Amino acid sequence: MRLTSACTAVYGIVLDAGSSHTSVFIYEWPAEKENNTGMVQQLHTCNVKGKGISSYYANPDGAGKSLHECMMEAKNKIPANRHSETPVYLGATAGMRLLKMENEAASEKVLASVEHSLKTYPFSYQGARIISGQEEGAFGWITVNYLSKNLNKPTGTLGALDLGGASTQITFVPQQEIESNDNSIDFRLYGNDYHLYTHSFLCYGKDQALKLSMGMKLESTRVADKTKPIELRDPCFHPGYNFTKTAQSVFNTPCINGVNLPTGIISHVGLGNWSQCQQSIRKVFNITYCAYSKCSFNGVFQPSVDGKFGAFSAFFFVMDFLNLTSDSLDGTKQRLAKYCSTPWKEIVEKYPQIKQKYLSEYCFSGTYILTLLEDGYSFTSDNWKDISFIKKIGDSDAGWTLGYMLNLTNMIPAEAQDTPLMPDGGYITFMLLFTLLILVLLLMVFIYFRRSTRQAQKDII
Ligand SMILES: Nc1ncnc2c1ncn2[C@@H]1O[C@H](COP(=O)(O)OP(=O)(O)O)[C@@H](O)[C@H]1O
Ligand SMILES: [Ca+2]
Repeated sequence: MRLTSACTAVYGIVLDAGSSHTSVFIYEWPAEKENNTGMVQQLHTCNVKGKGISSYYANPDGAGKSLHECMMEAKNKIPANRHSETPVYLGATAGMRLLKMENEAASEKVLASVEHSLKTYPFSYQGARIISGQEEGAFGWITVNYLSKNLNKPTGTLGALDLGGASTQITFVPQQEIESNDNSIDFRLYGNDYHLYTHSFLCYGKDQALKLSMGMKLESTRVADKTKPIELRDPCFHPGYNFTKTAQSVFNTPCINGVNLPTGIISHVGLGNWSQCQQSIRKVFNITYCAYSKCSFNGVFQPSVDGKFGAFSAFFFVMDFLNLTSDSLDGTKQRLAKYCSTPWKEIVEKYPQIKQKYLSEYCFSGTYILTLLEDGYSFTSDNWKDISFIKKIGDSDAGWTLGYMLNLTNMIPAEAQDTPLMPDGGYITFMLLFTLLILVLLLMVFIYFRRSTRQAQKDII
């Protein structure tokens, strides 16, 4: 929905530099009502062509250049007289976190390149940085609750589940105490205090999780003849799927410490067996230790999930493709099992318009989502219905970018708006009567002084 009133609009631009790709979001809101809830709208999005900025580690200049078309689109969408006041922020997520771990100098060059590029446009450049996993989780939570207009009402809030390619976040208001400081975030918004649980699992986005799980399968394969391609028989890929890949393309990530991993060529063969697939995925979650009263996995504290949740980004893309956004947990498992066992040939024929890389991975991704939510976060068949797989709320995408901008532009005040003590009408009447009283008092003082001066003059005469 465009804002059509005559009042001036204000704009803001946020670039979401994700591990797989970059999106540019343009937001718009009316100038006079900056502080009201639910007022900021997403005006436009642009998907940058090519891969995420971290993929330019060997050619940093390319990262900045890749943004050009979308930034020109932003220039055209935003009225020229507003350009110089429009803030531009770039936030990079897990792809850049991983690059920084692997090669800090390269990650700095990539950030310098996007910074240099963003400064060439007529907007007000406000910085390009890697945001923390905590920020990513917390701002995603703010976005979905701002868009659902939950923030200045006494109603419950919506938990946020974000699945990316390289990391995944869970954020919600828990019923029980948060036992670990790393997982706790406090906000005061519109006069209400929020005590949030949040965690971001680096390497547990769906692309990195696939690498983890393939790596584990290969580690258990003993290779006799090193000259032959290694066969990776994978229950998470469709029967009839058979592609050769280089070990380097699969295992070039700091998420895997490749001690026993092979080099050379891998022959990736699909088996299409859902329950074996789930068994193999379970192995990527370490549930053997927990120093708290409760953990999700890898020793991370997590209170019991509580209330309703919005699951967005790849949670939505995958479940929407699989048509599994409104089934029960049992129904979801059954349909997914059937989908995974469908021959690869049939899948390709049925969806000729979908990129084969995405298409080949939906069985793995769907099973990963289910396992993460049920075994990882402890959702059950009873509260499965509390998860809504969503892309947008109203016209705006669910994701961390809107919350990030609302925070940096101070658009959500900590205290509720200054409201008169009485309702509007009463307040005005009160002010009128008060002014009248002051006037009457002034008049009385004036009359008193005139009388007393006259009396004094008479006395002298
Ligand atoms: N249509 C789609 N179908 C399946 N997966 C998709 C689709 N569009 C985007 N994705 C996936 O969503 C994920 C988005 O992650 P991204 O935001 O780039 O990474 P991160 O948040 O970890 O930095 C990637 O795994 C990408 O492949
Ligand atoms: Ca993301």
